[in-house]
Amino acid sequence: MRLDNQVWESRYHEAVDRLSREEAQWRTAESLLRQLVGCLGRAAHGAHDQVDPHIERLSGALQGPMDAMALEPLVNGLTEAMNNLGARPRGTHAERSIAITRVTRTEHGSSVQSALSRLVDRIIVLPRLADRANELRHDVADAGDLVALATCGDRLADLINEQRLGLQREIDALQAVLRHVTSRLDELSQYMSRELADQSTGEANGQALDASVAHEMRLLSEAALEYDDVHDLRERVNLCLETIAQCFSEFRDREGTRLTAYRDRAEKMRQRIEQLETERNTLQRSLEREHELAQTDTMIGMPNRLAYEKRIEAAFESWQTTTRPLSIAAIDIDHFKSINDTYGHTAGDAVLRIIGQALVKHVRPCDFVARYGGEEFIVLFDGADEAESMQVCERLRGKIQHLAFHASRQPVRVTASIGLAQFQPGDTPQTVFDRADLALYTAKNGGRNRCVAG
Ligand SMILES: Nc1nc2c(ncn2[C@@H]2O[C@H](COP(=O)(O)OP(=O)(O)OP(=O)(O)O)[C@@H](O)[C@H]2O)c(=O)[nH]1
Repeated sequence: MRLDNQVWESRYHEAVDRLSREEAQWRTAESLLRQLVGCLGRAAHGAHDQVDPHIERLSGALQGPMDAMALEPLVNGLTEAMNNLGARPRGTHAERSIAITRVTRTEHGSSVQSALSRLVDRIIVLPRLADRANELRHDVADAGDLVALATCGDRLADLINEQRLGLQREIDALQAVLRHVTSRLDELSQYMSRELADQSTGEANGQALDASVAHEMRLLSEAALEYDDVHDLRERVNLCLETIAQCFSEFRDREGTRLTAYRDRAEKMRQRIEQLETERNTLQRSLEREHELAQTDTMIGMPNRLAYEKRIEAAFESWQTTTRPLSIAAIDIDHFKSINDTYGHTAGDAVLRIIGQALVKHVRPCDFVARYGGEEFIVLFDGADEAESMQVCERLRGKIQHLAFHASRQPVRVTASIGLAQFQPGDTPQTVFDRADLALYTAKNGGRNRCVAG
């Protein structure tokens, strides 16, 4: 029971820690977003007199520690001013502003777009926000001008804000559960103390009975010596026996009352424990489900980057204590943007799903595949050295190349580039990941649809 409770409590602490870590990641994302909005502001500054004051106010506010709620009216003001520009009747002023917006977009817009797109790809949202994040990713890719990008930035800020609130709510809920469990444990410990006290009462009752019986026995043996007359002696003996019987009867009554109260308490406690057990199982199941969802990419239905980070942590720990080789492959679909642009995002999503499934199908059961983000996947080869992993990578590359995609009945060729790196003494998951990423970059620069070891 005690061990169970410890496990239970430590699970909650772990969950609270995890949520705090995720909240910290979100703070980093928020700060990136602030930088991005600053960039966007600088890019758009000078486009229009009516927009400039809003940009200046927002840029000023972004320098300080102002919270997202307080930034909202400033962002809304800017969005409204930008929208008003677009809604103006055609005329020289409107033409100028549209022209400037376009020029600005050409100079800075695409870098803002790709930065925003990378940011959306990097974030791991709560499962219930996944659809919104996905929709936003598509809208960022489709954004035609700075106004549309600014709106996307605004939506991303909302999403981040909601994510942080969501995480805070989860932390609060878990802490409430922890408080609840702790109070139940207190109840149990109070019950144990009462039982111990009750046991002492039982012992005291027994000792009192012993003392009374011993006393009567002593009187009896004295009477046996004192009384010559058998009649008197018999009377004395009878008296002693009655007293002893009386002592036993009182003892039985006291013990009976004590036992009834004890059974009552024990039954109540049994019910409480049963209830606690049911609550524990329900909460544990929902926690496990939440955990599983948090580590699943809902669009593809496979492990996400968070799952990869957990997995690599465990694999790295065991790699440090064994001589088993461990490698990481970073897989990136080639020219995926043009697949989206040509066939649409829904087709792009389908390609991602099919490639994800193909990867899972063609690695060994002991390997681990996750969607790292965007159009990038990652594979952990546990127990395979570079040469063996390279063979699997080549096989995966070939499988992707030969997957039969069609659009408007025309075959669409999809390829992927792969960067591979094996753990070497002194490595950390990050250094190996960086080497795999660099090798992927080399594969892209070398013409794509190839595997490179780093
Ligand atoms: N359909 C769809 N597109 C996505 C998703 N995640 C990221 N993308 C898109 O993937 C594209 C990645 O484009 P880039 O980073 O320019 O890379 P690329 O076009 O694959 O080119 P190379 O990697 O250099 O071969 C962007 O247009 C993203 O919007 C997604 O979940 N679904």
